[in-house]
Amino acid sequence: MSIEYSVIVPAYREKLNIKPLTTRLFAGMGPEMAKKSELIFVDDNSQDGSVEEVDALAHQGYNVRIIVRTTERGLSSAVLRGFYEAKGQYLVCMDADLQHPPESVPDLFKSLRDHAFTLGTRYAPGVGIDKDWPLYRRVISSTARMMARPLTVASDPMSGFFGLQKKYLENCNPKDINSQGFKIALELLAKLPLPRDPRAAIGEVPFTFGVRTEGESKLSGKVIIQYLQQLKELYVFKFGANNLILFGAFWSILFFYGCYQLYHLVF
Ligand SMILES: Nc1nc2c(ncn2[C@@H]2O[C@H](COP(=O)(O)OP(=O)(O)O[C@H]3O[C@H](CO)[C@@H](O)[C@H](O)[C@@H]3O)[C@@H](O)[C@H]2O)c(=O)[nH]1
Ligand SMILES: [Mg+2]
Repeated sequence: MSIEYSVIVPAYREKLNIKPLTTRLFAGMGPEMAKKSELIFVDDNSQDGSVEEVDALAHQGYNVRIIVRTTERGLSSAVLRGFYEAKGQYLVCMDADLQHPPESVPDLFKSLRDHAFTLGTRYAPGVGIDKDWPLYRRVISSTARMMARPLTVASDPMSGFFGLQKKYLENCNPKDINSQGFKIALELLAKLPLPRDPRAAIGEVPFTFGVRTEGESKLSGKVIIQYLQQLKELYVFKFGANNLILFGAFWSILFFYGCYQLYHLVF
């Protein structure tokens, strides 16, 4: 049977999460969808036993494989590599660490039948970020999301849980896509030739962002800097270089206003 659905998982040192993710994902799909699906881990030479873990699952009959990159690193570029190698016409990307519920993947694929791009969103009534998520991550996440507001109408462009129809990726020159950093969904939302009507272009599936129980987060200062560089490039792409100065002034005023308010709150 030909593959219709591909799930891409960027993974770095995620051995302990590979088995639960694979078994929960295929169980959540059910036998009919599972027959038409593949799961691809894109690993950056973790050398932690991830390859053996995936091989064992493949021997048990799961349609899963692992691509090991030895000359490249990074979440966004790993996702793109998986997307280009995927056989399905419907692609979903999710994290390995189970912060994205594997049981919600069929809902993303369902939404992709009617939309070019679908985002798993944490900003919908009744769902959200797990209450145990640390305050500093909430602040970083909200600020990053606010700064992306002018670039897309999507409610959660910071989400790493998203999907798209492959034909839209094939209609875009790979050289035009910035593959640095973590925010590949935002990049694709801004650059892919999606339908003009936002209702046809973007679907949203609410999900609750869980807490990692195995392994460690790879978010670092470098990733935050890469995000700011990406934002700058996307602002220029969308609004032109001149308007970048206006946005710079706007965000500076907002930043100093925020600091001022915080100062008065604390002292
Ligand atoms: N191949 C590869 N995978 C990577 C790399 N860095 C991170 N990953 C993988 O990318 C996924 C997300 O990495 P985390 O380190 O768990 O990210 P996070 O801080 O929890 O950030 C998440 O939340 C954001 C929303 O606030 C998401 O935008 C982001 O994609 C990610 O899901 C995990 O599966 C991790 O193994 C890398 O350099 N190479
Ligand atoms: Mg994580």
